[in-house]
Amino acid sequence: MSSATGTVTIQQPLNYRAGARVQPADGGQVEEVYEPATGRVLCKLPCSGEKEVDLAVQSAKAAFKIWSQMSGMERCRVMLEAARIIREQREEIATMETINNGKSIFEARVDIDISWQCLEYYAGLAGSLAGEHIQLPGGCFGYTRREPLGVCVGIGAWNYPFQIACWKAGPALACGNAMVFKPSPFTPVSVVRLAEIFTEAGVPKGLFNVVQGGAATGQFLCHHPDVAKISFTGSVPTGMKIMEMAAKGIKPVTLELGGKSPLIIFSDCSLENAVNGALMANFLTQGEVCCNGTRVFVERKILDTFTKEVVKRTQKIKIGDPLLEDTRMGALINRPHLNRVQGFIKQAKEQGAEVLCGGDLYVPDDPKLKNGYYMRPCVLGNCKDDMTCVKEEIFGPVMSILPFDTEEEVLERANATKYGLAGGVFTRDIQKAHRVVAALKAGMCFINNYNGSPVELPFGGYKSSGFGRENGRAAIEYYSQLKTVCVEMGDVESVF
Ligand SMILES: NC(=O)c1ccc[n+]([C@@H]2O[C@H](COP(=O)([O-])OP(=O)(O)OC[C@H]3O[C@@H](n4cnc5c(N)ncnc54)[C@H](O)[C@@H]3O)[C@@H](O)[C@H]2O)c1
Ligand SMILES: C[N+](C)(C)CCCC=O
Repeated sequence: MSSATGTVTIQQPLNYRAGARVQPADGGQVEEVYEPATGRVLCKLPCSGEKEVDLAVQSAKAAFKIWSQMSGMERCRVMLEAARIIREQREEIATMETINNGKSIFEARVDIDISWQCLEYYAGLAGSLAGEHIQLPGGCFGYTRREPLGVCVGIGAWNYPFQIACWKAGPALACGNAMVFKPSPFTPVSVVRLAEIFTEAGVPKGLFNVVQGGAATGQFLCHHPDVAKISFTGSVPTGMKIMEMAAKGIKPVTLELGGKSPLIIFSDCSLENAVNGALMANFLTQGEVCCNGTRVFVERKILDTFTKEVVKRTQKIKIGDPLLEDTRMGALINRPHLNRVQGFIKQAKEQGAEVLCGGDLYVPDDPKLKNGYYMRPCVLGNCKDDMTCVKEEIFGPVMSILPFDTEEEVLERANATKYGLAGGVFTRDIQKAHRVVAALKAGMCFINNYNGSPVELPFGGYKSSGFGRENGRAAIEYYSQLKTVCVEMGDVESVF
């Protein structure tokens, strides 16, 4: 694949089943896949139908029989090899991700690093997954076995296509499961590469399969009777549908959903760190990040200084061709989403917010980028808690600044949302920092930084942002089940 923006077309099939790329066995609907940087069509994507979904699930079932019988150490070695291949092919995978998603190559490389680190981390855990031995009266005892679930379905969003697949496949495979993964139809390209890498690394053919498509394909997966678990990353409305479908089959679910997270900046912070933190909390991946701290609460004493500095730094963000080394903001995922983000900014103005910078469309000088989906990152001032831009997840580069006066007040306002994915605080007062994060009703909290994601730390939401956890030891709970064995060492005393 040539790697310059505007030159790539994808020819190979994007489904993956039984260890090979395949065209779907059925379907019908075809989606156009775009290169956000140029607006060009990268490929036409045939969406998989019920038959293809079944073939992928059967392929996973067959591989599960082999993989689940291997020892943790054997699985560890294969997963480490997959991590090594990803590391080796980091540049090629990051380039694909940039071309299909629109994020800067600088960021895509970080995503790929987080991806192989995730596989390494769970490879490390695979060998030590174990139950307990429990002594009982009379020499009897019991023990628990941590067993895999079976065929797990992963359904992903378009903002971190490769990374989301690794965050699900890592713990799933380490526990001995097989997986059928469906990426977003907007970003179908890179996950198939992950499937190939698993095969190259030595997993049984069919252990990790990819089916492509949108809602209909996802529904076939969720309803499939041989699917044991669904792990979903996406919006709250789709998450609700997934949970309903899972309920019908009594299938456990992990839901990684949206957010509208608070970032609280106290006047005793390091201003430079707080400004850097606010930029990291809002503008990675063109603001299309679930855990972004888009409600930036600033203690009134430093509101003007903070706002001036944030605006100055936001205006300097280099927008443009995402494959260029110095680009820090690429293109949004597609035209409808760009229009939606623009709509939020228009509504914010109508409701009284002040656009302090950006928010308008950006047309790069390079003619090949003129149909790309670019906008200038936006900072909104004069925001109020009841404005739509402060209440709803925009999923674009839009920061809302909100002044506050007291800790008690800001905590109440920060928690007054249906979401609970993340939150952050900047202060030099260590007691205040811990007090504040303890009071935040959010699953992922940051003190004096924002949006780092070491794979060792569990990640997931409270309230409508979902449940279950990815990353860290915690994820093992969500991809395994506990069997208890009760052992009698004496005779059976019957009461009958
Ligand atoms: N919490 C997290 O870890 C996390 C990470 C990334 C994105 N997100 C959230 O994802 C959203 C953006 O992603 P999106 O626009 O792709 O979300 P989405 O809900 O529209 O789609 C997510 C996935 O679900 C599939 N899908 C849609 N309808 C379905 C149905 N009825 N049955 C089965 N599958 C279906 C889509 O094809 C896609 O693969 C944002 O809300 C963002 O916050 C959350
Ligand atoms: C890697 N980040 C920046 C923490 C994003 C995690 C996935 C959320 O959309």
